[in-house]
Amino acid sequence: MAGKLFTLEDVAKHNKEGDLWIVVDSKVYDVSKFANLHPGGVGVLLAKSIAGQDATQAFFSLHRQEVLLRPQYARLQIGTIEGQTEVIKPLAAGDLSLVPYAEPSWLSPGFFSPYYNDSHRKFQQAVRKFVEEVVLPDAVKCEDNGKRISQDVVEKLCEMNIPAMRLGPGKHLKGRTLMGGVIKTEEFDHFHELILNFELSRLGTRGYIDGLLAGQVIGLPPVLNFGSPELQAKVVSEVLSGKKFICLAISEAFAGSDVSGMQTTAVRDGDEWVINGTKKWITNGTFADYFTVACKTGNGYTVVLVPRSDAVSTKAIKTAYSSTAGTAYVTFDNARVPVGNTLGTVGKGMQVILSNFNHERWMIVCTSLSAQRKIVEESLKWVNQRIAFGKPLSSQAVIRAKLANMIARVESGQNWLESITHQMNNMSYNEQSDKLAGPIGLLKQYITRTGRETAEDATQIFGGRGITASGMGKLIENYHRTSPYDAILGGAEDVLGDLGVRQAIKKMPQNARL
Ligand code: HEM
Repeated sequence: MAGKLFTLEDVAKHNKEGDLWIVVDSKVYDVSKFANLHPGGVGVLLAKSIAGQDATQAFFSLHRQEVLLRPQYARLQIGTIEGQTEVIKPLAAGDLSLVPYAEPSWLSPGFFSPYYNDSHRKFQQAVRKFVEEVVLPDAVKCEDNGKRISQDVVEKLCEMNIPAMRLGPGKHLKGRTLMGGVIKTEEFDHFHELILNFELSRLGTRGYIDGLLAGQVIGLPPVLNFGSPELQAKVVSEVLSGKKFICLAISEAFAGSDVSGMQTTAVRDGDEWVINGTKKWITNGTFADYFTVACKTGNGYTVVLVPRSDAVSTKAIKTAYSSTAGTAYVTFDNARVPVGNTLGTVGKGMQVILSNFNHERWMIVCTSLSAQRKIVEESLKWVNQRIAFGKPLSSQAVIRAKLANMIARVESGQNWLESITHQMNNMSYNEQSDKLAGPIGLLKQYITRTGRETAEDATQIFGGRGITASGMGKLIENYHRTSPYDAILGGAEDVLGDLGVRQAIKKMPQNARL
């Protein structure tokens, strides 16, 4: 039926209730029966400028492209207009956007970068296609219904070894096939990891991004870097194959960014630790099987891996983002764990916690910046298509000034992030802990602050649509509501800025004078 050809004159004859056709981008839709079900009402479809007319302009100023791709609406198409071809085509899964600044410059035609090579390009293409085909439908569903990531998606992620790659380069990748073999294990570096984080967080579903096993990205490295070989052999393979879930349990109602204020204790009893206390804001905690727990032990701190048991209970915390993230309040009530589950040296847990923070903060910078870039793309598209006061929004200088700031923020953040990622590629884990804690803290402060400025600007540009969870501005609404998460999780913005400056002061040469 979609192949039937009509003229605009044919369509014009169907312009009344019960016999109503419209044209959108060369396609003819019979909306006679649908009109009464139309979410925007029947009246708008019967307007003289719409009924039996080419309604392309009106349609795209009120609906996202994806509306016409939904099967229930796609089947309203009865043919096409003779001599016309479709102009507004959705991108195929995996395609790059050609909207300026929608992609980082290394993915923009004609631009160059010192950091990325063919391996990164092949990897980026494979990941984008996988994310759009496999992850996106689950993300949209779970963001809405609040349920945890579907197990079949977890299994597909594990088949591609995505959870393993999100831990960065290292021994845990040995013998694994990455993205179906598109790159070799030994090629994998922090830029591949950056790409993975970027691609996963372009979906506009912030709660789901954390639900997408963020707990593992921050909870498993202490096991990998500080756990005994026996513990690693069991836990790492269970988690990276998607059979078990893990989370990081550090923050408490008593201690957020001020980690040293924590009150959870681990007391030695023979060959066991006995753990008591509570943890708050624990991402993926509602469905985790393992908890990487920071405890007070005497005068110091010790990190212990605690499996779920009757002595461990988790309760969902209601937050501003979707409960698909599995944010939990966790209680340990005399939880007994073998001392073999100690991660690192007893009493030296603060080193484990602090060195782990660098990678967590860098990961948040990647995901936050990618989401910020998506908002720039959405805004550029909107100002181009939205007609207000008789002109496209882009013709207003005040709107262009907002966009100038939005573009400058995302581009400066990207360049700083790539420079730091290059350092990570060339430094050992210990060198990174020593040299990059300050710069990563400052970078995270910058990205999350600029992210919230961009959220604010985009909301003004989208107006009422920017505060509505469905329709044209749905990504803006999600980002505006959830961008404060990036500014808090992994260390609050002000604390991280301060950390960066304190690290700089500590490294001042003794002879430095004006
Ligand atoms: C095949 C044709 C059409 C389909 C399948 C369709 C479908 C929809 C859907 C699903 C919505 C809910 C919002 C969303 O998901 O974006 C909506 C809202 C709306 N539609 Fe349509 N529509 C069609 C044509 C039109 C046309 C030609 C107009 C022209 C005036 C129109 C005016 C509206 C309005 C005013 C809203 C409410 C928008 C809002 O709340 O911001 N629709 N339509």
